[in-house]
This record gives sequence, structure tokens and C-alpha cells, in this order.
Amino acid sequence: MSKQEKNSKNDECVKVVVRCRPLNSKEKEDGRTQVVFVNQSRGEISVTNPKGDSAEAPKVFTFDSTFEPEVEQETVYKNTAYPIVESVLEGYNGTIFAYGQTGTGKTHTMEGKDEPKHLRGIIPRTFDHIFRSIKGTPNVQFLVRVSFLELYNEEIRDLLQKNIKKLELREKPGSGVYVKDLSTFMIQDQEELREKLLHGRENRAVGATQMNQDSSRSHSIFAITIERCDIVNGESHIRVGKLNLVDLAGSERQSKTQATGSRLKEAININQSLTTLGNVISSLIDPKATHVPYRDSKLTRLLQDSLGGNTKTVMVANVGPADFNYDETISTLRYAHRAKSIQNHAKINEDPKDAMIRQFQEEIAKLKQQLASSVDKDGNIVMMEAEVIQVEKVITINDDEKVKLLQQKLEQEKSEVEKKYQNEVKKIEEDKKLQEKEKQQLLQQLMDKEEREQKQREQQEKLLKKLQKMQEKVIQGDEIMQKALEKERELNKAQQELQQRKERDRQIAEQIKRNEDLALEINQKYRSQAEEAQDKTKRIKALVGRLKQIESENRELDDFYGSEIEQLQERRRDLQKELKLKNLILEYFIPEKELERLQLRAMYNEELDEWMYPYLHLAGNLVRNSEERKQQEQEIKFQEDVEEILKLEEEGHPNVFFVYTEEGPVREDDIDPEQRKKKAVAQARKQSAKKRPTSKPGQSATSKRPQSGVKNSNNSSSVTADSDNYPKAKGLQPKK
Ligand SMILES: Nc1ncnc2c1ncn2[C@@H]1O[C@H](COP(=O)(O)OP(=O)(O)OP(=O)(O)O)[C@@H](O)[C@H]1O
Repeated sequence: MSKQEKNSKNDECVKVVVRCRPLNSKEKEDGRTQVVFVNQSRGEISVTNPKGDSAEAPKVFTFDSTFEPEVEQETVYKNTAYPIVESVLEGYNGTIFAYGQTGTGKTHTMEGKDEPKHLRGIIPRTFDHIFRSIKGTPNVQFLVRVSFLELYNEEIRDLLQKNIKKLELREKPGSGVYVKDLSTFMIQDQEELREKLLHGRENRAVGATQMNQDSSRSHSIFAITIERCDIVNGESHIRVGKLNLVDLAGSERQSKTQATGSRLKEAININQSLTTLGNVISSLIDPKATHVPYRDSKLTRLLQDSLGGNTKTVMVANVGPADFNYDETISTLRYAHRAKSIQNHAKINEDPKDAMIRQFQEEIAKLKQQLASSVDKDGNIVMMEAEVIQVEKVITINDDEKVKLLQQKLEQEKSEVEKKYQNEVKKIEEDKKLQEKEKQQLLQQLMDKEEREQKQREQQEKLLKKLQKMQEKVIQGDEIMQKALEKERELNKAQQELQQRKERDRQIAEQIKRNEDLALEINQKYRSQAEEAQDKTKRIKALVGRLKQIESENRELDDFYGSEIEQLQERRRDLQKELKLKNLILEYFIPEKELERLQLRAMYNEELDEWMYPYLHLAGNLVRNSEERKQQEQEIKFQEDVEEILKLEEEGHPNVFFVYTEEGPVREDDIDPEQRKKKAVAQARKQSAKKRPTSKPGQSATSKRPQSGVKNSNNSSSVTADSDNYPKAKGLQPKK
């Protein structure tokens, strides 16, 4: 029974493939020899120990697939990523990660070169695959989004944003671990995906330069989420698949002699994440293990679902072919071999609550409804406000004419007519004014109506644009592409079947050969004693070779685990040292009762992975900081006081008094400036001790000092009075 069949139908082991790169020109120039050999058809890789003797047989490892140095990028894609991407399009989660020593071809495998096209790696091929499949799937709506992050020295950075802000990990019950504030972009086609990859790469290089970091020491995760909505029996059915494309940092051990200070800390952290990855793998395959240490590094937390969780995972282990890489190559192959036994439990993610495609569909329906209600059946804009009714005004002018009979009457009538005419003119003018006003009003109303209609038109255009944009994001395929896709899938299926048949033929051929060997052995009669002895010697030699190989493997294993243990012990020692310091501080500087109280009140937040206190922002160092600020302000004020005292004394307000020196009594302002400053400091201190306000402008600071026999020279009367009191006999006479 295969591993896959042991448990439920969803259980499936991590698929592990190994790729060996060709010898590069430098290695050829240096005369390096190839020690790694790939048997692609058998899925085997054999490594010869360059330091071993001729009897030591090469080490042979078997994987799901192995790729020889000349392999095409397309073949690698078809055998590793193709089935995973197909599953992601069906709603499964998938992860493809590249592991190996620096310079062995992880980036070549994951990204490759943009041109010529046949050198494109897994990530760009994934873009084409996804959009070819979407376009060949009619009647299904798809929504594709992408994010790109880098993990360096246990810090997460968004590669699709220019700023190099550090991001935090969070955990949501039900949906697992996620990165808070990581930007996600909706994608319409493979070109957009390619742009995001390039953009991320650029930011990665810029960030690495800015922070003086070595990009091959960081891990990167390019994540593509595909949501699809099928209509099944008239009902929408949503599935969401997420594809993680991971390029891990170089797996080689950091030499302690090369790294110091922060570089060493970085090296330990980077090793730590890969060591934790190894520990997670070991725990997952150990039936006795009760705990999987996902939480020990951010990398394993991010990949938690890919290792032993709800994901179909492929690990591509990259190795170099040259003799000097022997140790690292063996270490990579052992690591990869362990990963082969990890069982994942992938299932289709159906109708998740937070599917974005559902929100998009709802929003599109709302927009369509809004637009439909704002036009009539002929497509004209329907005004929501009441229509303005235009009223026409008719004005008639009447004139009277009289018969000319009497001159007087005529005159009288003339004047009457004139009067009447004037009245009429006046009336007409008034009417005209009124008409003008109404005309203006009507014009205004017309303009208002026009403006409202314009606004409505603009709003509709906006709605239409929004609708178009949202509809563009939801991608749908067509029948023509469907035919091409079906053909492509058939072809791939046929290729896979051919490969499986080849594999079966190979196994049958092997079995036949074994049977033949056995038959030969049974039929073989030892013709003579000498022949038997020769045969046995041959066997013994083979056994000695095997023994040597096992011994060398044991030594290597000892070295491998020895240095891993050493690293862990070193880290433990560092942590213990830190703990001892913290304990010392707690024991001698924090009252026991306080400590107990603090321990009782502390709560652990699983989501943040942090200890918390309520109202923490009002506590401890945060408050102390503001106290320190206050003290600093007081200190500045104090210095200002000293300056002011010195200035006032220099400006002719000396606080004259006498002191005894070896030369006899001298006036205070004659003593050296340093001493004077000391005195001013003492005086300012006294002032601040008594909590007096600082001197206001125009008010002498010295005038506020206690007058213990010390007089202000400005006050002539007191100087005179006091100078009278000085014991002149002792020469204590103020200087003039
Ligand atoms: N299979 C291959 N065929 C041809 N060239 C290859 C192959 N694999 C790697 N190379 C070349 O080897 C060099 C190193 O490869 P690459 O940068 O991919 O290594 P890496 O493992 O990603 O290193 P790092 O950990 O430093 O990022 C590159 O110039 C790459 O083009």
C-alpha cells in the first residue's frame, strides 16, 4: 500500500524532487570534478565521496523525481508545478518551495530568466498556466490576487510597497496565520502578475542595499490567491485556492569565523529559521513526537499549512555537482529525504466566509441596480426631482384715438392721452421689468436643471466606470480557449501516463533482472573449490566496501547532527545568559510583592504571541519616559537660571561681598570666573530647591536671594550702612 493510500483520501505526502545544476565555468576552470550523477528515469541521485577510497560505493537517494543538469525548465515545470497549479485552480492550497545551498539554482528554478522564453522558471510559467486555464473555463468567474513578501533576519517586509516597514504576523481562529497590513493586488492577466514580480524583485534589491543585507540570506514568498465561482444547479458555488511560491535562503551553515556582531546574530537567525524548518520536518515524521515547533520561527509559522496541513506541497531541492560541495550536497539530500515522509491533508476550500468574489458580485449587482433605476426604457436619464414647468406670458398694448372736434377738448384730450400714454409706458416698463425678472428666474431654473442633469450623468459615468472596473477584475473564459485547454490537458495526461508506463516497465525489467540473477545463482554450481573461494572473496570485498560506506555515512551523520547540536547549545547558552541577567535585575531591584502582583496580572495573547497587561500604555517605562522628559526640562530651566545670574553680574549688578584669600580680602567679583560660575550654580540650585519661579525679565535673580549679610551694590544706602558695619581694622573694606 502506498503512503498516500494509508489514511484518508485527502492525505498525501510532500512531493520532493531534486535538481542538479551543471558545472559552471569557474568550476570547470578550477578543474573541479563532478561527483553528483542523476538517473532521471529511476528518480535516483548518486553522490561519490571525493575523499573516500575506491571501495566506498556512491550514496544513492531516491526521490519522486530527479533532474539532470541539462534538463529543460519546461520539464521541471511539468513534473513539479503543473499538477499543483491545476489543484490550486480547483480550490486547493499549494506550495512550491526551493531549498538548497547558495548558488545551486533555487532562483534559476523558481524565477529563471525572462528572455529567452525557454529559460523562464516556475513562477512566470505559473502565471501563463493560471490565465490560460481561466480563459479556457467558460461560465465560471475568477478573481486573482497577489502578494509578495520577504523574510530576513526574522523580520517581514512587503515587497510590493516602497517603504521598508516591518510587518507583524497574526493568527485568526479558522483562517490561520496571516501577515497584518500586507498589500494584496487584484490581477487581470499574466502581464500584470509579471509586473508585480519585477516590482517586488526591484524593491528586494533596493531594500537589501539600503539595509546592507545579503539578499541570498532572505526568504521570499510570492502568493497567488485564486477564487472561483461556478454555478451549480442555479446556485453559486465558491472555491478558493492559494499558491505559495517560496524561494528559501541558502541552506549552508554560517561559518562563525566569517560573521561577527550583528552579522553573526543575523546568521544565527537565518540558520534558526532553516533549523526550525528541519525540526518541524523531523517532528512531523516522528510518530512519537507530541509537539511540532512551528512557533519557533516566522518562516515555519508562515509555512505551517504547507507542512503537515491543508496544502499540496512540492519541495525542489537544488544541489551543485562539484566535489567541493560534497558535504552540503549530502546535507541537502538528507534534509529533502526526510521531507518526503511528511503527510499533508489537503482539501478543497469551499465557500469560505471571507471570499472576496462574493463581495465583488454583491457590489456589481448593487451598481447595476442603481444604474438601471436611473434610466427609462429608451435609455434617457430619469430625473429624480419634480420637473420645472415653463409658463408663457402674453402682453397686449391698447391705444385709444379720439375725434378732433374741439381745439380745447383736443388739447385736454391730448394731455389726457399723453398722461395715459405715460401711464401705459410706465406700466409696460414695469411689465417689461417683471418679464425680465421672470425670464432670469426661468433661465436660472433651466441652468439648475442642466447642472443637475450633468451631475447625474457624471455620477452614472462614475458608476459605469466602477462597474466596468469591477467586472474586469472578475475574469471569465470562453469556449474557443476551452478547446485549446482541453487539448493541452489531454496531452499532459498522456505524457504522465507514458511516464507512469515507463516507470512500470522499468520496475518489471528490474524484477526480471532480479529473477534472472537469482536463477543464475541457484543454477550456479561451484565447479571447484578455487571458484568458490574466489566468489566468496568477491562477496567479502563487496561487504567491506558497504561497511566502509556505512561507517563514512555514520561519521557524516555525527558531523551533521554534531554541528546542529552545537548551534542549538550556543543559542541556549545565549538565552540562558540573557535570562540570568533578567533574573538578577528582578531579584535585586523589583520588590517581591510587586513581582508576584505583576505575574498574576499578566495575560498571554495567543494571536499576538505576546504577554500583555491591561492599560500597558499607562505603565512602567512609558510613564517613566515622561518623568524623564520633565526632569530634562527642569535641567534646561536650571541652566538658564545660571546663565541669567552670571549675565546680571556681568552687567553691573554684582552681588558684592568679600572673601579671604592668601592675599587678604578680595571682592567677590574679582575671583576667577570658574569659581563665580560654581557659585551661580549653587545659587540657582538653592533657588530651584525652594521651588521659586524663574526670574522674570527685568527682575534681578540676585534680588531674590536670601540677604545673609550679602548686599546688592545697587542699593547704595544699604551698602553704606553695611560698609559702616565692616570691621575696618581687619581691612574688610569694600572696594570702590
Ligand atoms: N540548471 C541550471 N542550468 C543553468 N544554469 C544554472 C542552473 N541552475 C543555476 N544556474 C546558474 O547558476 C547561478 C546561480 O544560480 P541561482 O542564483 O539560481 O542560485 P541560488 O541557489 O538561487 O543562489 P542564492 O541562494 O544565492 O539566491 C546563476 O547564474 C544561474 O543562472
